[in-house]
Amino acid sequence: MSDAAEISVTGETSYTVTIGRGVLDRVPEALGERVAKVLIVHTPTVGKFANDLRELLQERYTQVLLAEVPDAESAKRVEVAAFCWQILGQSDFTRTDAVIGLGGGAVTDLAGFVAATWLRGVRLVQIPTTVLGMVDASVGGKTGINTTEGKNLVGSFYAPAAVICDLDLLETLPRNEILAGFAEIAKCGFIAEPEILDILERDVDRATDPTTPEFQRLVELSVGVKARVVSEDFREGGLREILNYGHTLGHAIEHAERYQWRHGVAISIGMMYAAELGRLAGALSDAAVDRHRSILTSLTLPLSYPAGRWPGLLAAMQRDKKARAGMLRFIVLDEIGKPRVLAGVDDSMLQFAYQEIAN
Ligand SMILES: NC(=O)c1ccc[n+]([C@@H]2O[C@H](COP(=O)([O-])OP(=O)(O)OC[C@H]3O[C@@H](n4cnc5c(N)ncnc54)[C@H](O)[C@@H]3O)[C@@H](O)[C@H]2O)c1
Ligand SMILES: O=C(O)C(=O)C[C@@H](O)[C@H](O)[C@H](O)COP(=O)(O)O
Ligand SMILES: [Zn+2]
Repeated sequence: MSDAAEISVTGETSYTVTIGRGVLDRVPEALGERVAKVLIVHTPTVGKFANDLRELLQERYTQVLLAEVPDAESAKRVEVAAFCWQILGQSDFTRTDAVIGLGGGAVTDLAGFVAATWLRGVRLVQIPTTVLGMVDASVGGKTGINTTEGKNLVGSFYAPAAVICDLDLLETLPRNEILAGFAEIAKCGFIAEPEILDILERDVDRATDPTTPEFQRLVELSVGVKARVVSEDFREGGLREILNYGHTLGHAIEHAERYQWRHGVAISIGMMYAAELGRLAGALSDAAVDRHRSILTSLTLPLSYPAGRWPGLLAAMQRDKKARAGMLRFIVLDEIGKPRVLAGVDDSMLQFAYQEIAN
């Protein structure tokens, strides 16, 4: 616990992201003095952690309730948010009470949305239990749910009071989930932090083993990227869009797969597409595109998607939040660490880039 790192996020509100082992005893401090009741939103997969946390908190608070929600993307539905609102209502949660999101990114997105909307905002503490949740979803205050039409179409910007990343919670996380989370770590490397790529290239097995110092370093570097960006542009007026690298196509794939695919897996294909688009747009070198390919392959993440799915993907991308007045906008790289917006590309170039990744 002595080697826990603390990364500050500033902006409209300030808070700390703690990254370490055995750091859950910091949760009461994160909840603060005024809180009386706490709702822990979690999935069945982390039920044991939820019970342990309830035990830890029970002595200090009037009421500590658990809301067990469906797994993965099935949690990010309005019916599930309504289930949580019902518990808060029936237990008379007031503005000085709190919500904890304990789980993967799907849970922290849902819990954040519930906290943002209950009484127009109650205290929120995020305790991510996946790699992806730690390095990305729990930080930065994007909360939300999916709709039939698209990914994250309903939500709000709502900052947590604290984020606590206890690496010990990753002990039970399946290997494929660890690797899916590495898509967002690689993303941070591609857009802003070349040291991440160097660590991955040096020894991918050590880098992806949650017990190694390399792993902790990667979590810290990735949270550092996210914290810097959202501190400058919380509401995505500009700079924050770089965090969407690979997401324009990635979200369309998640939609096409009816939200049954892991987010990181879809984003891996999306980044490969964005890299090809960056090359076609004239700036990204062949070597940088190859670096995408080799790093994502070393993480056993996919790089391609069926050729025949293009028309459906193009239609789904129209609902991307970066689109403006019917015009798609993509994040591409001019070189590693130099992202920019690419807008006004004609459909033939978009399709041509897709052919480069189609199978
Ligand atoms: N708000 C943001 O800024 C942001 C950023 C990135 C991603 N996201 C969202 O995050 C979601 C993806 O998050 P994810 O990859 O964590 O997926 P997830 O939340 O679906 O979790 C993946 C799987 O791991 C299980 N799990 C979680 N912790 C576990 C543990 N410790 N041990 C065993 N199993 C565990 C879950 O039950 C689930 O089955 C997507 O909905 C994505 O849109 C949001
Ligand atoms: O925090 C951000 O901003 C991001 O874009 C991070 C993404 O990794 C994340 O998947 C986010 O939820 C996507 O947001 P959306 O606005 O495209 O739905
Ligand atoms: Zn993402």
